Amino acid sequence: MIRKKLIAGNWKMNKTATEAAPLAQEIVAAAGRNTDVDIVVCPPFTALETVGKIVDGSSVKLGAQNMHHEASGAYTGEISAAMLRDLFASYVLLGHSERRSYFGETDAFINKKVTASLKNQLKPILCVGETLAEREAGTTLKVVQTQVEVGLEGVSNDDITNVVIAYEPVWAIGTGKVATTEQAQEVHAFIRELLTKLYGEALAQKIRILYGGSMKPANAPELLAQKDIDGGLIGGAALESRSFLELINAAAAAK
Ligand SMILES: O=C[C@H](O)COP(=O)(O)O
Repeated sequence: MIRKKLIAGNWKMNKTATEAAPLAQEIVAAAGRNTDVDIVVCPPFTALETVGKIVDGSSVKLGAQNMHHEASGAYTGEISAAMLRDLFASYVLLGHSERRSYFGETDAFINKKVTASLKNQLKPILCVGETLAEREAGTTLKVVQTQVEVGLEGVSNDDITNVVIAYEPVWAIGTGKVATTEQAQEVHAFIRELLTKLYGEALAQKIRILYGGSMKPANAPELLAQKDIDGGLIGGAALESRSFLELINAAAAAK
């Protein structure tokens, strides 16, 4: 398989730095030498330094959950790419649906972050996905197309393989309602097709497209076996080492 599977844990607004440490230690102890799967943990900003020190030297990579696109300046409460790099983050989640819906992030705004992250050698995980209303209205593919096209504007052929896309149907996030494998694969294949149009077949085949939305050890093997599902962006099941490790194992078995 040309694409190595990637399992990313998005801890969202959970875990103080004190609470994050044992979780990171358990993950490193059990999977820190695993090279079959790329593993990323995305703790809140306040736990980045603590978790970064724990994962340092292991195969577990550090990711942030957001960043600002400007290099520095009067942006109270914001964090720049350089600040993340300084804490040894190598990935950053961008455009998560919770950022889009609660904080009004638009595709154009997210695009500025995508290009800024790449300029700073951070790998963006660009999150896309439709709401339930959009799915019911039959506009899923159209919505995802715009999110991908605008999100990637200005990203060059040289940079695109550092980008990861995460397809997360909003109605499946934290709800226990996972997309069927057919629903997920349909959108993943569509995104791959879109990437092929934008970047050509050879590059599109190298880009990882993760599934997110109630992925759990029980449903992961079937999802990860789909041709265009290259890993998972995990919320709830990433907050506990046992389930996160089971997902890593599922990805290793699916490769
Ligand atoms: O970023 C992760 C996703 O929002 C998935 O969350 P979930 O696994 O809790 O549904």
